[in-house]
Amino acid sequence: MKILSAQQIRAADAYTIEHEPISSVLLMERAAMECAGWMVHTFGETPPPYYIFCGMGNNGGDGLVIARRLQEQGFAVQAWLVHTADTPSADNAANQPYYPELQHIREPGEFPLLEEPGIIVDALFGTGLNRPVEGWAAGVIHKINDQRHRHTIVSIDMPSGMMADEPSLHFPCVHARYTLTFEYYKLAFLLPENGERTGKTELLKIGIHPDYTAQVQTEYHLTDPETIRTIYRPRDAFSHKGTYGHALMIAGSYGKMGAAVLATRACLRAGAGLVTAHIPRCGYEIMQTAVPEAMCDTEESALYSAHFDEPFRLRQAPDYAVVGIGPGIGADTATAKALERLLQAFHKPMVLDADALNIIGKYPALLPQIPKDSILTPHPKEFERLFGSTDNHFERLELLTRKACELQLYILLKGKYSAMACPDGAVYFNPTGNPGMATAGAGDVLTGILTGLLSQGYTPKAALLLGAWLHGLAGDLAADDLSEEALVAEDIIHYLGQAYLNIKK
Ligand SMILES: NC(=O)C1=CN([C@@H]2O[C@H](COP(=O)(O)OP(=O)(O)OC[C@H]3O[C@@H](n4cnc5c(N)ncnc54)[C@H](O)[C@@H]3O)[C@@H](O)[C@H]2O)[C@@H](O)CC1
Ligand SMILES: [K+]
Repeated sequence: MKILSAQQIRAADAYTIEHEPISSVLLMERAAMECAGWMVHTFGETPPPYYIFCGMGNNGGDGLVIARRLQEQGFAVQAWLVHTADTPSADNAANQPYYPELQHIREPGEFPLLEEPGIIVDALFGTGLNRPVEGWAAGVIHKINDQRHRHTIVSIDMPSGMMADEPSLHFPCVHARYTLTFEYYKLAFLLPENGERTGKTELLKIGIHPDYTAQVQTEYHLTDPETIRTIYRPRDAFSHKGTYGHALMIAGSYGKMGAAVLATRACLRAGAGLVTAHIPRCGYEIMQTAVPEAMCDTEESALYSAHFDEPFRLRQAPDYAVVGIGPGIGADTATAKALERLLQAFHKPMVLDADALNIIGKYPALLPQIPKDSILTPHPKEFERLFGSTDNHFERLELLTRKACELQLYILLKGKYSAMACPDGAVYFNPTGNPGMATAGAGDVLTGILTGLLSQGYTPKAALLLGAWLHGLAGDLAADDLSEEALVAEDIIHYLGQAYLNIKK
């Protein structure tokens, strides 16, 4: 699903008006009708009163139509026009006569007392916002926010005060419980700095012309079920385990064998044909007992945390279809040297996570040695250690994209919507997953899944998109049965099968 800029959204509206064709006032009617329908469906036939605050632009116009539509259905509605400009937009003005009970706010002192707990509809500003809201209009936003513990705030298209595709963290902005957004997700909603202000996002289709969406170019996408279904490849009936590759999982150290077990198990569950776990000797019994399907390749190291004292074994690495490295390996000098040797010996795309990334953060000269098209999966702190810090999440997204292009790597930055930057500059956001997955070992499972998918011959881009989706979906299915709180990393592996079945539906 494409994510468009505010400017592209305006062009999409204009294209629809011209080519459907439909008048702009009717397009507004359609958008507002979807909102009113969502509210009736969500808040029921006997809801608390609706308090609707409308600005002077088309977002305010939506608010006016919502007010009329809800009132026509017999709901208790009060609506105010907040005079943020001298003149209203044409479609805003056209709708005012159809809602004669409209009240007016021309200064903050006129903000009403909303006695009965109700639903505040925020239709002050939408995608037309082009600077911070200032003066008394900002005061209105603060007054709305002051009410947020007594009333449910629903923002129309965007929380008023937020910019669709630029940083606005320090701008006055409505803190919505729900944001009903039209046709496309806005980039701002997908970045953590705006999460708290956006609330739960609901995407409402308003009938934007499909030809516009098909031809418009954007680097930002949200992965959706249709994309995932086109990536997923069913197994060939005549295949054998060799068809699905032999993966090498380099993971674990004394005290951190759990990371190795989780990554190895997830790699097998994702569908790798064969998996060898490269682990320190101290973990041998643990691995053989916990994951009998995996083979083990151990190091006779005196230093149990070190991985590669014997360059001999590393020479075998090129025989593997893919290498996953990082979970729980530690970042001592011997391990860092071993990683360097691995990068010299293995030239196919690999998966690097956790301590492998921490080592590279310490020795940045290793960065250009990572095989082209490999997948890196840093969490925000690891990302910062690798590439430095930024002032806001838009800048961080730019840095992520630049690094993926410069280094010709796929980089997944973990978060609610993990951002996956590709070497061609495209960025995909993954929508599956839940806060229950903020638990020890969830990242090790992701490393295992991605390694398992690469092993089966998925391209790095396909493995990345499908792997992130499956990981989040398995977590969602697990949380549905077990609760977010009780979810542990092992559950994600356990529900991976159901996640696959869900894709095939
Ligand atoms: N164009 C269309 O056909 C449709 C537009 N729709 C609605 O229209 C919205 C966009 O409407 P507009 O482009 O009229 O813009 P808005 O209603 O978002 O904002 C109104 C106007 O406020 C001014 N403004 C910008 N920043 C300001 C600030 N900080 N302080 C004070 N004034 C400021 C701008 O001149 C802007 O045009 C969308 O978010 C959506 O809600 C929907 O009705 C669907 C159809
Ligand atoms: K709004």
